[in-house]
Amino acid sequence: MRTVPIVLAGRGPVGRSYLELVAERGPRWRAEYGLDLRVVAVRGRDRQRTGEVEEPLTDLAALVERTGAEVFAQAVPSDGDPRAAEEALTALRCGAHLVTATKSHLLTHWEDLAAAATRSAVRISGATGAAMPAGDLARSVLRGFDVEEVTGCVNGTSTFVLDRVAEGVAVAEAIDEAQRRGIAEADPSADLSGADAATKFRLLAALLWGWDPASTRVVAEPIAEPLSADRQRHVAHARRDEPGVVRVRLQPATGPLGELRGPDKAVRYDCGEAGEITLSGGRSSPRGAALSMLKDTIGALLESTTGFR
Ligand SMILES: NC(=O)C1=CN([C@@H]2O[C@H](COP(=O)(O)OP(=O)(O)OC[C@H]3O[C@@H](n4cnc5c(N)ncnc54)[C@H](OP(=O)(O)O)[C@@H]3O)[C@@H](O)[C@H]2O)C=CC1
Ligand SMILES: N[C@@H](CC=O)C(=O)O
Repeated sequence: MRTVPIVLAGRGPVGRSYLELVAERGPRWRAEYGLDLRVVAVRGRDRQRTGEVEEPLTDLAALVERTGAEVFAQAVPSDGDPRAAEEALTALRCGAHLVTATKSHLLTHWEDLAAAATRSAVRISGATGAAMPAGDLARSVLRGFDVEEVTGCVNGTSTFVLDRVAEGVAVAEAIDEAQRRGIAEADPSADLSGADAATKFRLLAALLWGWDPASTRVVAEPIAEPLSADRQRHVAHARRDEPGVVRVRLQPATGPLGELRGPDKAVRYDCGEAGEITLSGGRSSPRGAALSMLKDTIGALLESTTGFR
């Protein structure tokens, strides 16, 4: 049995779900994977808990060294606070795997994180679509298929809101409902502007084609009133032959994307000669994101790869 010390940053809904899942499913993972996952420290904004001790935050590098942490699991706000990038880089430089649901530092520090991950893996599935493993497909499964285009609905809120609007519900009421169900963010502006979908596609394009998310341009049509009474989808696109551009636009809800129900999501990879490969499901929720982080934790420990891919 391999005991795996983990330092967790963030004790919001996703971080708390990560802790609950380790407690609930730990025995199964010990039996199935020979991994005994132990969260040895949980860090918040100013304070941390190590075992029974609640104390002010200490230096992360020293904490990783003292606890022997093999994984740094990160579920802190995607608000651009530089600490998310600093801590992720510190953990990687200490040789810990980075598993993150936080998106903002992936957009700004992709190249730095890749350079720091010389001994360990960076796993970002939770940031690319909560419980939908679109990042795993992009990272490794489709390698060699030479994906030409990727298209999808990767924001559960927008699909949910657009369907409710087509049923005659006002946009504000549909957003409230999405928030009550834990799909929409507390500030839903990125869900509706297309920024969240574009973020996920910038990350998928980085995994697929090596684009730097920091220099990927976004062209997004927002969900804003007046909206068509017909059912629509907020669809993101990126193409290999249009490097560095991600587009998000409103389209009629037809085909497999039309059948989708928020908070489920779907991504279609056009793999040329290998055909179209579509992944759907994997709903947006804190527990979905935490499950994804745990899948990534187990994957990083069992696969011996380094870096993003
Ligand atoms: N909710 C979802 O369905 C999904 C969320 N995500 C992403 O997961 C991340 C976590 O989301 P969520 O759980 O909702 O939590 P929040 O984004 O609301 O984060 C709250 C927690 O983060 C802590 N915190 C704040 N700043 C820092 C910091 N700089 N370093 C360490 N901890 C900090 C807070 O500490 P304290 O307790 O001390 O205040 C609090 O525990 C976000 O980046 C989100 O975008 C990704 C996919 C899906
Ligand atoms: N608000 C997001 C949650 C996950 O990223 C969504 O609606 O998909």
